[in-house]
Amino acid sequence: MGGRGRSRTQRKHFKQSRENVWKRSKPNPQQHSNDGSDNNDDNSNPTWQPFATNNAAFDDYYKEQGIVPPEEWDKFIEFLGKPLPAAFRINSSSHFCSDIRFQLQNDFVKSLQPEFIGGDEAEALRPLPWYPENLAWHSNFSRNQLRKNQTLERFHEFLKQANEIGNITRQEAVSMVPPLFLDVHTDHFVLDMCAAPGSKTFQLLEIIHRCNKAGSLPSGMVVANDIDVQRSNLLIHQMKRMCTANLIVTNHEAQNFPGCDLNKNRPRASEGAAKTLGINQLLFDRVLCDVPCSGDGTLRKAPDLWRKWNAGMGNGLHGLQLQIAMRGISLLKVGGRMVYSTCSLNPVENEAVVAEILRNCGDSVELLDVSNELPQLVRRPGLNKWKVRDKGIWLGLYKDVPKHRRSVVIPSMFPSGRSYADSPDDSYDNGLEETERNGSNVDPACGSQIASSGSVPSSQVIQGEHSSLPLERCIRIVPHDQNSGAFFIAVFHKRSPFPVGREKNDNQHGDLHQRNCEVPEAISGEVIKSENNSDINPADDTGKLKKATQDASLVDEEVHEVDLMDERCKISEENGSGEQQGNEVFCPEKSGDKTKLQIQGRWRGVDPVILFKDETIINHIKAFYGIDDSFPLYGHLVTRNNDNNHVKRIYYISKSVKDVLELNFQVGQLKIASVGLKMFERQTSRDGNASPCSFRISSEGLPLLLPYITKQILHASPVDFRHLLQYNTVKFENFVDAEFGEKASQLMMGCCVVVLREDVRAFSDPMRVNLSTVAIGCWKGRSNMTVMVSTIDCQDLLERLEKCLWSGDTISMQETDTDVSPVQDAQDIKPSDATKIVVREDANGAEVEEEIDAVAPEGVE
Ligand SMILES: C[S@@+](CC[C@H](N)C(=O)[O-])C[C@H]1O[C@@H](n2cnc3c(N)ncnc32)[C@H](O)[C@@H]1O
Repeated sequence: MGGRGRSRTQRKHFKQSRENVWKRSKPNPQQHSNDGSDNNDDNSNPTWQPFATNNAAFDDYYKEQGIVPPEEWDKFIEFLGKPLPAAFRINSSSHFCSDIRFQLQNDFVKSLQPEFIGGDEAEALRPLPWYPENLAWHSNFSRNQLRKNQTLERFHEFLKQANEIGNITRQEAVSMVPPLFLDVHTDHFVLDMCAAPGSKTFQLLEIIHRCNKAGSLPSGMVVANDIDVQRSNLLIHQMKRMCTANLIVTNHEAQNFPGCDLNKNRPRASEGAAKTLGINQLLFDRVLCDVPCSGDGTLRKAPDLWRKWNAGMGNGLHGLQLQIAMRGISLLKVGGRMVYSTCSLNPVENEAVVAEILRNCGDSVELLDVSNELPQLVRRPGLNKWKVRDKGIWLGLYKDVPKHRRSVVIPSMFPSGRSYADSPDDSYDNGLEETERNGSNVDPACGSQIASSGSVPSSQVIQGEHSSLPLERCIRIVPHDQNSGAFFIAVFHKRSPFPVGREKNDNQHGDLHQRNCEVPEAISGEVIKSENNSDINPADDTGKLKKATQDASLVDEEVHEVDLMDERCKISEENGSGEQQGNEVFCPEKSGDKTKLQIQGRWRGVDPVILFKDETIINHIKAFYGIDDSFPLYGHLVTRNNDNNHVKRIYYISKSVKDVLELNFQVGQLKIASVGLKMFERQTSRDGNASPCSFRISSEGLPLLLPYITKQILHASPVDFRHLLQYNTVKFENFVDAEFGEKASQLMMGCCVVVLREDVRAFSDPMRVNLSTVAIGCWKGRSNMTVMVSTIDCQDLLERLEKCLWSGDTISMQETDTDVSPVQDAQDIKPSDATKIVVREDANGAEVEEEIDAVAPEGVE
């Protein structure tokens, strides 16, 4: 991940994701700038123009929809034209969560204030009042301002470093809201249907891991799914900072996400298997349905969208959004909660989808009133009335839709959802010209006949329908209420099983399978993918999108896997995967037989997930590190390579993930991109001074394993710990505490763990590991000890310990004149400075690539 080998496509993708940058644009007399950003220097160059921050079609559309009361319109538009303030979350699972919050509250809030020149906000930096425990923050400085002087620069550096280390996550404030309404508990199974790049997945995992004890794992888990493989890679990279064993990343079309129902898919195997499996169907306590959308709620951070915006964008996504949401409901346990959210203002993508879900599900699903939850979050109720705009025409009722547009504009887009199929006056397509019927009501953005400003003359007002459903329970967040982006959220509760066959409870709602095939120009920068991962090009391939949307199953109809079994067994035999490797028995139908199934054989290009059961290797690792028997290793280790001799990484999975994988070993439906916590990595040495153990403990896996390690572990005094971080390599004789140096020299060659013993006065006490215990992975060489932590992590740890430990009264760090030169033993395995590229969000939420130094012993990937 993240190496230099990243493809051109991916780099291009990152570049395209960069937002709030100034771009060369063609002068457009119809558009004016309302920028208000601090990039004024560039105005001197007439060829560089700021993004226009208006669009006549946008104004017409949302004025007509009554998205805000008329008296608020100007303020609404004014805020949409302003750059978005930066927001970030402190990662509650971070070692230094409290320190960071303390630093923000007691240092930066005060030191930044004098640098701040008012505006809409009184404070330079403030916690978001609705986010629990002051863990989310809002900063009113733009990136350029942050480079202005030393105080701001210090804050900027703090943000950059904390983000890289994983102590904070930059995330748009409103995007933090949906996971909070999910009411996730630590034992929940959560499905994040459209998860990439993963900011909400990160939040969900934080909640799952809340109140974790050192060395223990929660009983819940998260499945993070996204159709886009590149975006999923970003998610996987981000989640590494979380160090979680409770996550599975999958790549499915969310509308076709498999249900893994053993009874339906493996009826013959289910009886026996059901007894031994933890679960026999993949259902979730919570589902987050943060669907692809037109994204006009992000106009403040992505102003290039102003130019592209048109009403067809929302219409084109409605069908897909509905299918994804319906699939989410069907995968939800009875009693479970689902949040549907978009970063769009458009009622066709929002209330219309919610209304159709309620119509489809009847009494089995309730739209929750969450007005008592997060009371400090300012929100607006959902709309009960809206219209549909197609090709510049306002449509109040489905029966007004011209016949030739009925494959595009579907009944569920309208408030009543009615198709008027039985209505005698279903006769719109009677030869009337659109202009005759609609007068000047033509969208200039569509280039139709009349390029007027487009507002509907009062004499020709099209009457919209009114929904009687309780759509006011939906939440719409608008920018000018709390200086944020816009978002839409609806919270559902599943009261009873989804009635099978109730895709439509009457014919009046039209055929949901008759999908909208008009594809939007831009879908928040996202590419829609088909299941086999080929891009669906919105511009020229409407057929594929139509197919993708048509294939959605609204009830829990499984893809029947049984027929695939024989073929898979064949593939597996050809690949030589199987019992001789000592790994998972993969072909349940033939268990006991020597034929084994490479369970992910059908997912081309995706490595299989193999339960790692090689006792020789596991026992060796256990013995080398003295891993206590109370830590369950057997059954909790997986690899992506079925040849044990070439296994490079071994991942640890929680009991919950294990249950899901075991079910998947039976039904074989999940296309798993990533699973588990990287715990052991194979190491090799060039000079033959190999460690007796071929696997080192990875830094991600160390916190979980730490309380159970009894060998290859030393407790360093603060001064020696600091020297290790400072100099990276320290000779045994140069440790200040000679006893520590002596003990270090007696360790076995290879990976070891050094724990910071904070209290020097309790130096002889038995070590007690808790969540705040600081430990690092090191390499014990012939004559020295080398730290195996990236340079940036070392630096951050040094700075934090400097602040909260060594500068405090408890321990006063004494400088010694001991010669602790950063000399490396040439004979030893040396750390090689490899540069890796990490992707992070910038202050405006855009993804940027940055290079960091990673330190790893040679031969170790
Ligand atoms: C609004 S973004 C999700 C943002 C994400 N929840 C977060 O907080 O970081 C929508 C995502 O849906 C994905 N997507 C688009 N079509 C999809 C489909 N049919 N099935 C699953 N994911 C899809 C896109 O790749 C994109 O990553």
